[in-house]
Amino acid sequence: MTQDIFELPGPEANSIVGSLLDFGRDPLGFLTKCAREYGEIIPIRLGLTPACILTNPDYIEQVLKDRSLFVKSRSLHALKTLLGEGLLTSEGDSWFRQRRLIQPIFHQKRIASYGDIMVAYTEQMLDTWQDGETRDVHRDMMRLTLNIVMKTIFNRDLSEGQAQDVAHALDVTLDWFESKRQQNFIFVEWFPRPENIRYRNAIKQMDKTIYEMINQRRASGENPGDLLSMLMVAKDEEDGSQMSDRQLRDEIATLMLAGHETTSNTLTGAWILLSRYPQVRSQLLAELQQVLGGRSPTIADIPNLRYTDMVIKETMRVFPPVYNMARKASQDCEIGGYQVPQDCTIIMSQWVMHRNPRYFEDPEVFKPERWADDLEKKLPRGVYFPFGNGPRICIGKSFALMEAVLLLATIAQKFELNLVPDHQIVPQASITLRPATGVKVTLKQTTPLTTQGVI
Ligand code: HEM
Repeated sequence: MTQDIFELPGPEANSIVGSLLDFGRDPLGFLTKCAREYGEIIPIRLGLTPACILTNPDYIEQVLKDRSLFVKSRSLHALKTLLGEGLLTSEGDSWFRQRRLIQPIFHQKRIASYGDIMVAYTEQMLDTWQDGETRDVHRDMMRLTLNIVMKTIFNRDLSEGQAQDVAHALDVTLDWFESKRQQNFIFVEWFPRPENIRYRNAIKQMDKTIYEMINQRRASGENPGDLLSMLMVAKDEEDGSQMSDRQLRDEIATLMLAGHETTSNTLTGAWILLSRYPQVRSQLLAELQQVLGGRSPTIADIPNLRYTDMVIKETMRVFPPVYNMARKASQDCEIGGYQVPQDCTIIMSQWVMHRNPRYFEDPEVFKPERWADDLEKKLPRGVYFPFGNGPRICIGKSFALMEAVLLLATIAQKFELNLVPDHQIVPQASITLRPATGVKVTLKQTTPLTTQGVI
């Protein structure tokens, strides 16, 4: 007979709200403590919802692979008010059809042409940076990745009115989600509170702008090679159907949201860690000097920027932009031989797994070289999964990795970023893991390089 997970040891919980408040107050601390003190499946209760935390990679892999038995959970459903039936939030046949339509667009070869846009926008940003000044690099990275996403999706610059409308709506919605998360999603969005009204108005404005852009594109018949055009012409290989305007809107909103904050948090994390580990920074610079010698990187350089890639991998281990994922059991089932009831929320945390000393020696230490010799392939699946795994793995993984490597290489060649000593960096585990009050750095222009070497 299999054992019920609720007979296993877990944290003490309030009789009414369970662990909801502890989890909501400090998600990272709560998850870490549970993983340290209990077993491989930890039963908890979140309000009335039964839940469990998985810390065994095989169990995580089992859940991520089976999209029919384990569906997206309640917290993600809150995102539906913004993203509708886009890839991140949809399920079942409608998700499958959309994934089949969109997958080819994110193929490495198709997104390669965006490499030049990424580098050009980064260089534009660097033209405004001054030696010796202090900046909030988190703000800069958010703006830069948003700019890149706007250009690659709509072929629009953030300085243009329409792009600004959409960017503003995204800002409002991210704030709204953070306030809902702090209230444990107890208040529904139609309740006439000021932040709810602001949120609904922001979505209305965003929808109006996205539909306008779709209509303009249809009327002009242009195809500038951006994601909007690719989504508009994508045809289902089985039935030849195309996306409706509503589907286009949902996918565009999804790509904008999923496609910029995560990458910007990765880069901000890298700047924090490079400033704390100067010897890693020196090694990174040595590689950039050897491979690029002062010129701008292109996608052809990426295979040679191996240490840069390891810096990004290690940053996503230490600061996983998505620190936690959840699924819901669609029926009674078994995980690792334990009984899990229908509707149980299943929590799998990158933050916890990426810092597990069983798989990573000195897990708190930033050590990019640990990724040499194909560590990623040698690790059991379910240990390192910054992009998720299984059929619902991040569709933008190649896009994000290409962007992170190119942006890091472009910026690190020109500036050294040093953390301002008295500025506290407070991690905020919101939808993504990000710094709550920005990251202040002082800029130091690096010695210019030439293709022949150091001047
Ligand atoms: C460092 C950057 C990124 C990280 C860490 C990241 C992480 C993730 C993770 C963990 C998931 C799986 C969520 C789940 O299964 O519940 C996911 C899904 C997704 N991501 Fe990303 N992502 C990144 C960048 C991007 C970019 C650049 C795009 C698009 C341009 C994107 C678009 C998506 C979409 C559409 C999904 C839903 C896929 C599906 O369910 O079929 N992401 N991402």
